[in-house]
Amino acid sequence: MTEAAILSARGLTKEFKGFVAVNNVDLDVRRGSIHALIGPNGAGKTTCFNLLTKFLQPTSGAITYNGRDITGLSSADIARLGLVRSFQISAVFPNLTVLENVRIALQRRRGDSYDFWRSETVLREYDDEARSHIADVGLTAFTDERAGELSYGRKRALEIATTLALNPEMLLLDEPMAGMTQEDVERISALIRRIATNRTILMVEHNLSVVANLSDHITVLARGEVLAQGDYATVSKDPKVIDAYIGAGHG
Ligand SMILES: Nc1ncnc2c1ncn2[C@@H]1O[C@H](COP(=O)(O)OP(=O)(O)OP(=O)(O)O)[C@@H](O)[C@H]1O
Repeated sequence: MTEAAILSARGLTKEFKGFVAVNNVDLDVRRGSIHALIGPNGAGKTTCFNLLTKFLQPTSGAITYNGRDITGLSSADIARLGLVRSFQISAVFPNLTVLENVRIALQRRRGDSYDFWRSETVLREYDDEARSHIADVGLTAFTDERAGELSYGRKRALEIATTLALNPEMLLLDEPMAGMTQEDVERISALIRRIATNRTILMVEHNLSVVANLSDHITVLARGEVLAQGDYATVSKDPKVIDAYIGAGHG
C-alpha cells in the first residue's frame, strides 16, 4: 500500500466455478481522488466493484482501507468505517418526500429505529442536516416533492443525498450516469465533483466522456486483469486499451 492510498487491493481474484472473472488485480485509490474503473463489456468491472464493496468475497487477495485489512469484513462493517456504496442501504422510497427520504437515512446513521412514525419533534431535529444534504445535491426546490415524482436524474441525486447522510469518507458509485439524459449527466458530474472535494470517489462508469472529464486516475480492466492505469490522456492513448475496446466492439 502506498502512503496516499485510502483503498488498496493486492492480488484480488474472483473465480466463479473455475472461470476467473477478476484475476490478480492490484489497485490503489489515492485519498481525495476521483478514480474510475473502466473496461469493455465482461472485463470484470462489476465483479471487482462488488469485491471492493464486500458484496462478494474474493477467492484470494487482500483489500485494505485506511491501512486496515477489510478482506473479511461485510459491506455493513465497511460502511461503518466510512466506505459506503451508493444505493447500498439508501433505497429511495417513492411515496415519501425528498426531505423524508434523507431524514430516514440520517436516522439510520444514528442508529435510530426504523419507526419513522415517531413524534414530529424528534423528526424535526434531523431536518436541518437533511436540508443541507438536499442543498448539496441541488434538490432544494424539490424538498417537499414525492421522490417517485422526480426525474430519473434527480432520483439519482436524491440517492446520493441519502448516501451523504451516512457521512462517508469514501464513496463507491456503480455507473452513476447509467440511463441519464445529457442534462442529468452534467448535473450529476458537477455533483460528484462537488462531493469529491472532501471525499474519495471510486466509480465504475461506461460513459468515457464522463470518465475523461471527472477522473483523476483510471484503472482499465480487460478479461479480469488490469490492462493499464493512469490519467485519461495516458490510458486513452495506450494501444492495449484501444485494442481491448475495439476488440470488444466499442471501437
Ligand atoms: N455470478 C457469476 N457467475 C459466473 N460468472 C460470472 C458471475 N458474475 C460475473 N461473471 C462473469 O464474469 C465476467 C465479468 O463480468 P462483470 O459483470 O464483472 O464484467 P463487467 O466489466 O462489469 O461487464 P459489463 O460492462 O458488461 O457490465 C463475465 O464473463 C461474466 O459473465
